[in-house]
Formats: sequence, structure tokens, C-alpha cells
Amino acid sequence: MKVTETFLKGCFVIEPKVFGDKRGNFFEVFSQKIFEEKTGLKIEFVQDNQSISQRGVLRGLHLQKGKFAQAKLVRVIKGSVLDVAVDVRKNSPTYGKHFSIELSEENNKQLFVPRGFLHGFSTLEDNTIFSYKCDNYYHKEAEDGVIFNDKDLNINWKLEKDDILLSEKDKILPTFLEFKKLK
Ligand SMILES: Cc1cn([C@H]2C[C@H](O)[C@@H](COP(=O)(O)OP(=O)(O)O[C@H]3O[C@@H](C)C(=O)[C@@H](O)[C@H]3O)O2)c(=O)[nH]c1=O
Repeated sequence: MKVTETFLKGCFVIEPKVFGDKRGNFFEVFSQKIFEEKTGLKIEFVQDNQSISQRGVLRGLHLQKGKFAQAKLVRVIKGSVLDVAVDVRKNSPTYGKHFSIELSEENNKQLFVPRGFLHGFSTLEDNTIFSYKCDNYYHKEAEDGVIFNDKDLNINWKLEKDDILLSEKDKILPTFLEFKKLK
């Protein structure tokens, strides 16, 4: 398992070692021991989530506030996404900066998104299965976010504008400026 820290401190790309043979392949999706050794973090995941999305679906940018904050370990089981993590940790030298990476059933890459980050993804293929572990439980009242096309964040979601499909909730998320003011 290869673990590489991104330019955003505490945000890691994880590439499992895949063992292929004539039957197919095998890999460890998650090992607490290796994760802790290679990241230096102590994380206890308590909830596993899965979603299916059609091409063009964009989920995000989301976080849970305060004591309900969640770190997430995200991956794609089928299809592909462009996954995006935005650093909104107070006093972080990379505040407002984002990291994006393609996660797919082919590359098996995972992204570890720490607490204090906005997270979202755009779906690049139909019937994409997205799966993630969280280190804190879902808490509806703590949900917050930023609109995906915020001009200050300036994220390239690798989708045509007309292809993007959002939830009603995600259509009315605040701008990054508004989000910052509310803090
Ligand atoms: C996230 C979540 C949703 N739900 C419910 C609420 C709602 O009725 C339905 C769909 O929820 P949403 O529209 O919020 O799902 P979605 O837009 O996929 O939300 C997710 O987006 C990605 C980008 C993330 O980072 C996640 O943390 C989460 O916020 O599922 C749960 O029961 N538990 C959960 O943990």
C-alpha cells in the first residue's frame, strides 16, 4: 500500500497493492495498522457509506460542522469520479486551496480527506459506485457546504456545465465568501 501526502497537510492519496492472478485480483481495501503506520494518524472509522451516481452527478461541496466534523476515506468501486477536497481548516497555510484526483475502478486509488475539509465529487461514468468510511456519524443538523462552482475556489470538475446534475440541497449552498462570513 503506497501512501502519499498531498500538498494539503494531512490529506493523503492511498494506492493499494493489487495482487493479480489468472482468477482476477485481490487487494486489501483498508488496513488500520498500515494506515496508521504510513499516515502517522490515529483514526477510528465508525460509518461506511455508499452511493450510486449517473454521469454528470455532482455531490458537494459538503462538510459537517464543529464536533460533528468527519474525516473520510473515499474510493470508487465501479466507474470513475473526480474527487475534490478543499482545505477550510482555520489558520491552515493552505486555507481555501483544493486537491483533486481521479478515482476509478481501474486505478483503485483512495483519498483520505481530514476533518475540516469540504468534500465533493463529479461523476465521470454512469452507474458509478462510490464508497467511503467516516470517522464520525451522520448528523443532519450539522450539514454545511459551499456551492460547487464558487468563483473563488475555481474548481475544474471536468464536466460540461449542461451535464451537471445536483441535488436540490446542493443547488442552494452558499458561496465560499458567505460560508467564511458565517464562521
Ligand atoms: C450523508 C448521509 C445521508 N443520509 C441520507 C440523507 C438523505 O435523505 C440521503 C441523501 O443524502 P445527501 O443528499 O446528503 O447525500 P450526498 O449528497 O451523497 O452526501 C454526501 O456527499 C459527499 C460529497 C460527502 O462528502 C458525504 O459526506 C455526504 O455529504 O441520505 C444518511 O442517512 N446518512 C448519511 O451519512
